[in-house]
Amino acid sequence: MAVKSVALVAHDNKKKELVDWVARNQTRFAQLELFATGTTGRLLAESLGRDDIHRLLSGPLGGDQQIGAKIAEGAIDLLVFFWDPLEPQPHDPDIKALLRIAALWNIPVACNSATAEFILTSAYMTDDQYAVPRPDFSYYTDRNLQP
Ligand SMILES: O=C(CO)COP(=O)(O)O
Repeated sequence: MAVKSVALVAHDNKKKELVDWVARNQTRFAQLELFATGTTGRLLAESLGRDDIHRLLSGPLGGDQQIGAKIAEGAIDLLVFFWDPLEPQPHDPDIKALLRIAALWNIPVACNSATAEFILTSAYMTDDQYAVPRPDFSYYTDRNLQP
């Protein structure tokens, strides 16, 4: 069975909202492999009592880029990223890069709990046969360039 992998990330003012939402949906999340940036992951682990969350570095310390790299490698099926629309972040370029790489690789992205709810309850989430179509970038990688 192909277990789906979800990356969970939240800015400080949105962490409670994310943790509460995940806790409310614990039964669904029990079937999923979880990745998270450092602090979000710590709070989730404490709240859910789960010791199997793949915790990366804290977002501003490179964690957003690590999640982005996992998306590029095909290791993430869904990104839930509650970013804060009311507060500037010191690592804004990393945030943009993460959202860009998710768009590039056709990964579903939820930036608020309403969208996250729609995606989490989608039949695709429990369909072992379904995987998000991975774009073919051969037109780009094989482009004809003269050295
Ligand atoms: O800053 C973040 C996302 O941009 C989240 O990082 P933390 O989960 O480590 O707070």
